[in-house]
Amino acid sequence: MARLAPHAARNLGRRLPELIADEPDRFAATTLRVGPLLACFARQRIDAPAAAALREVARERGVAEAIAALFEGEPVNRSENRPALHTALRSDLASSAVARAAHAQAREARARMAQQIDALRASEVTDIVNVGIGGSDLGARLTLEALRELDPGRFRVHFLSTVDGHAASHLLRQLDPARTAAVLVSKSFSTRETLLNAQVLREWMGADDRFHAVTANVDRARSLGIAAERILPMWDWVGGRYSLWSAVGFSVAAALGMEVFERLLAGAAQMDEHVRRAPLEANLAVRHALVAVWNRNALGYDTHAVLPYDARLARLPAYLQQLVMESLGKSATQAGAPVPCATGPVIWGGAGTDVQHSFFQSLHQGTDTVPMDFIGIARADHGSPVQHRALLANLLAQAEAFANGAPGADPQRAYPGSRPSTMILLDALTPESLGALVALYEHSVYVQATIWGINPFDQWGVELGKRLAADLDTAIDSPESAADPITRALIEALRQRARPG
Ligand SMILES: O=P(O)(O)OC[C@H]1O[C@H](O)[C@H](O)[C@@H](O)[C@@H]1O
Repeated sequence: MARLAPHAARNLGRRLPELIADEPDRFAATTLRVGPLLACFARQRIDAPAAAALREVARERGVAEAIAALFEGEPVNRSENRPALHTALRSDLASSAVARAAHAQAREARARMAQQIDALRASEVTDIVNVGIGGSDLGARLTLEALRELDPGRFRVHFLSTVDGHAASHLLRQLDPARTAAVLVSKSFSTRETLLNAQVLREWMGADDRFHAVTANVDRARSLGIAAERILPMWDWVGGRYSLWSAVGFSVAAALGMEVFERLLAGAAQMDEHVRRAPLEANLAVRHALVAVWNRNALGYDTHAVLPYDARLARLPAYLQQLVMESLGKSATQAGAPVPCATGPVIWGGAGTDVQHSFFQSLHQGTDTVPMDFIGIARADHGSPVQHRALLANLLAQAEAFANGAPGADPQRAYPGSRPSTMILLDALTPESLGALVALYEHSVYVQATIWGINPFDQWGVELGKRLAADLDTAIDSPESAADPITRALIEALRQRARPG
């Protein structure tokens, strides 16, 4: 990354509007379109020589070869010695036997999922509860919220993720046990939150025959009494946070129909095809990733805001928090050495225009620069053109204000500008464009990980907390068994305060 330093100094030494003015065809040179999605990087603080240097980094780090290895099912998840074949869930682009077998398994699982959904439709079930957390929750939630205009209303879908009993009791108060089905989604089938919530639902429903499961641990699901014909597979070659495209999308397919689900997959497949075939310089995922690497390593920005200007995408920042931060929150390389530079940034954000009235002040005038991804939708799905025009005007105004700033004699009223952003525009929010957008981020994460030499498909960092929670579950009733003195004292404090009156 050291070679980026002179480029960074040059770009930081200039205001963003000057940089843009210097390159008359900057919009065309920095904008790429893939199917229903257009991304414009003109407002990043990267001049043409810096962009060329970044492409050189990508070449040296073997990005093109790594993309081929991903699609062909090579064991790119080295700490677990597995491939990461989420692309095989939606695309048939690979020629290796392992990728083709994965694709065939995915198709077969979708056919079984369609049958189970048909049976549910023919039943008296009105409500479906998706029980799962992390990758077994966020993707389906995001998709159902994003595509809610397409929901014919046959089922109400609910999500139960946290182990907090308030969530379960609040939800169950609204439901009829005789008309509710549960889909237990857990790749491992050992996630405590999901198993406890499943138990709560089981006791409340009093029957097993409306329990479905999606898991890679079929034996465990069977041992908990779920019938084999209602268990859909996951595989160790799909990471939880990359699994929306599998039967983990059960509740999406149930609510919106298989046809919509297939369209979501087709949108992702279109992005796959582009990423697999486009040369580095015209590859949207590579460009998105190189901008992220530039902002993180060359310019030193340590957070990144995701700002969808569409209420239906309000959950996108939360979805990307898991995708990006679980994948890129690593400080050791795949070879076990310390990573010599900063890796994934903190991802945060929220939907416009609400965010303009909360944290945008800090983005405009705060001491930290936060690079941003704005996401706008050209065509709305409501009947109020006035509102949509106002929404788009706000989106454009904010991106312009961040880039150009405005001078002021009074420093308190001056806008520094030069705050970088990428503008991603979808033609409309459709299953295809959503699929393409999510796949773009997946591939960008993979390319970033390749450049940093880290594994984006494991998450060892979350294990320690899980182990400790299991131990402390007992210690809460017998504090003397807690090894850590502060934890012991906190348990005492909790016990004292938990006494009624
Ligand atoms: O699907 P499960 O095995 O229940 O896992 C659910 C979640 O558990 C952990 O927290 C992992 O960090 C996540 O990546 C995963 O998505």
